[in-house]
Amino acid sequence: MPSKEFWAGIGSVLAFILALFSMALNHENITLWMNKVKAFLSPYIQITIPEYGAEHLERSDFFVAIEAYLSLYCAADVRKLKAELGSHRKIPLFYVDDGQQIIDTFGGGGRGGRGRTATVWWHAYKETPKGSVSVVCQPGEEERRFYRVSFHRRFRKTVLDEYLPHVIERGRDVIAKNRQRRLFTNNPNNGWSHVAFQHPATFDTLAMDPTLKRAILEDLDAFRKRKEYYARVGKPWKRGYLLFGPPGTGKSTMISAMANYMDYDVYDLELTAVKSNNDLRRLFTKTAGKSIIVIEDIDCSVDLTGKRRGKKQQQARSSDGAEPELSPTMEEAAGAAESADGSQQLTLSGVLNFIDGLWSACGGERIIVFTTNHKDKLDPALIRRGRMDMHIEMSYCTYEAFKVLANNYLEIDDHQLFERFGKVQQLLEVTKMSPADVAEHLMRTPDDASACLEGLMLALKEKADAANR
Ligand SMILES: Nc1ncnc2c1ncn2[C@@H]1O[C@H](COP(=O)(O)OP(=O)(O)OP(=O)(O)O)[C@@H](O)[C@H]1O
Ligand SMILES: [Mg+2]
Repeated sequence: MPSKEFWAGIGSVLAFILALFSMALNHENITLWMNKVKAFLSPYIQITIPEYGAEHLERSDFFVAIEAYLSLYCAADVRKLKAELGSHRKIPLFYVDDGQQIIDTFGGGGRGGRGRTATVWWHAYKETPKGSVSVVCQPGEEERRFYRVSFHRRFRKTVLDEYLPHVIERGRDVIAKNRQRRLFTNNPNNGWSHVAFQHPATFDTLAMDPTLKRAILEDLDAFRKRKEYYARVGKPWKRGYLLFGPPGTGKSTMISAMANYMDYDVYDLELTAVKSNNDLRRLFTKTAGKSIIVIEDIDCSVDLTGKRRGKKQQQARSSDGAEPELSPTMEEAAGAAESADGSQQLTLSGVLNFIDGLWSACGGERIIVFTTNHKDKLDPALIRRGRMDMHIEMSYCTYEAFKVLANNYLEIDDHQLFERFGKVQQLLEVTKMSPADVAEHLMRTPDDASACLEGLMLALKEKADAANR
């Protein structure tokens, strides 16, 4: 006679078989199990990156960075590409099309250059969600696009800790390079308005002392490369430049050349339109990285005691001698002392905090530029090293600067110039003429270089005579 235990054992085996049987009837479970077994046996790891996040509202930064990275570094061997002509662009942008596989390498002899070479396979694909009926079309609801990256599990750490961050960083660089750069100005509602930034100035066309120009370019290059350095020493990734010199010597032109050289946006901050330290802080937190924040004529915006006065009011005062009528905000600002918490009016300390980047927790890579015609009028605290790291003097036109201008405007090289207009050098040395004035003479008759240069010589002689009188 079989024992009780025997019947209990038979029961559990049957239950197990039944469970297996009912599972076998359920197709989805089989697929699930098969995938689990496959994943267990396969040495490869896959990571999928969807185009839209869970809320389907915005394209994921990660996806966009991968798209840009693959388009630049890996598209050469891909046969199917997509092309897009962005606004303000003359050349289309190319992306890897869906359904394509791309092979990339990292480390060793590949990108990244360290350790063993890891090979990764990228696959771009799209899916249409089953049975999704949507009345309102949200972006990404119709078709879902993905990137899937596969790699051997022995490269798990390399790919997660090094390769993917590298893809994101490079991808962001590509995006920054391809984007239409913008010029922002602060509006009365304490926000930023922007237009496309299309200033053509470059360092090549900037007329200034060649040694100083080289030093600035080296400084900008070093700044760009020092992300890790700034993080290590615990400083915000920013650099301040003070541009000083007489009117028309190229300070504003230099800012545009810097923006073009660095591929940065420009935020032109009009301090007289900022009511308080809080507003300044808010404006600053709304700026993005990879940008130049500019305060032109800083001596006319904030005085030593932290009061404010508009340049226009100052100009009005100097031209007619009368005290200009201040607007209520300006009266308030000019009359009030700095409040205890420093938050009521715009004060010097508010501006100092702004430069020091106390609020720059929102990311780095910012350049701050002040311009002034009167460096000596500025509070030393405002321009001390560490705040304004490099003080750049833009001077009256020297012969070296003149050669650049002559090349820009008249396409004449040094030799021809010296042969025929050697006296220009002597005259420039004894007169103070700004590059803007020189440029104005060189633009008068663009088809007749000699007439332009003779006109300039005449103007220089007159200036020299007037100075001797
Ligand atoms: N160093 C320079 N190199 C090339 N062009 C220059 C230079 N300086 C002036 N210019 C020319 O003169 C014009 C005026 O120059 P810019 O506005 O840069 O002078 P600025 O120093 O900013 O003057 P301000 O102090 O009045 O603001 C520019 O549009 C540019 O064409
Ligand atoms: Mg200027």
